[in-house]
Amino acid sequence: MISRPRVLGAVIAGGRARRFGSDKALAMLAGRPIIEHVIEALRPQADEIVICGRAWRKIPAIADRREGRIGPLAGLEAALHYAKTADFQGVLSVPVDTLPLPRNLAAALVGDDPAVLRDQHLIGYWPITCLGLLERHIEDGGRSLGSWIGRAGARQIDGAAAMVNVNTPDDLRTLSAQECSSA
Ligand SMILES: Nc1nc2c(ncn2[C@@H]2O[C@H](COP(=O)(O)OP(=O)(O)OP(=O)(O)O)[C@@H](O)[C@H]2O)c(=O)[nH]1
Repeated sequence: MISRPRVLGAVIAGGRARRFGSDKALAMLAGRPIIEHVIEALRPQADEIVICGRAWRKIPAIADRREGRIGPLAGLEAALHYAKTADFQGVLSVPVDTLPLPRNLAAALVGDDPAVLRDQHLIGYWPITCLGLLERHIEDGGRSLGSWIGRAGARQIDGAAAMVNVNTPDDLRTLSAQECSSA
């Protein structure tokens, strides 16, 4: 029998949203905050879900473990740390601001080795064995996702073509138009 790893779903949701200009997790898409869409899409893929960098309703909130502006890697580090202490085999990470999530996400990403979506490097699977390397990477000054996936040797797979990063209000309009045309 093939056993599936126990997967922690982590919504990476800290940061300052300077380009958006307000709390983008709460930006409305089809009548609901985008964080709700992300959680709903992640739920079937994960044994438990946490939010890294903010609180949202009753979902466990995980704080970044470092002072200063580390960026998304600090959220991933916190998720991996939680996953290790709570006996998960790995973390499926997704940003709070990128939709729509592919339906077959877990099947595509979850495995024995790190893997990310090409062009959406915060959407990835990280076995907990990556934690030590990520801590060293951050301590060495690594901040970009590109340098991290290179160091971790993450496999890159296709699947992000239709996704929109909501960095600005215009991006949200693009995503809303896409949602309407696919409804
Ligand atoms: N936990 C955590 N998440 C972060 C941090 N910085 C950014 N994020 C998340 O990482 C993803 C990508 O963030 P960015 O778009 O690069 O940064 P942002 O702060 O959201 O937006 P800008 O201020 O406009 O750059 C988003 O889902 C953010 O919520 C951080 O320091 N900690």
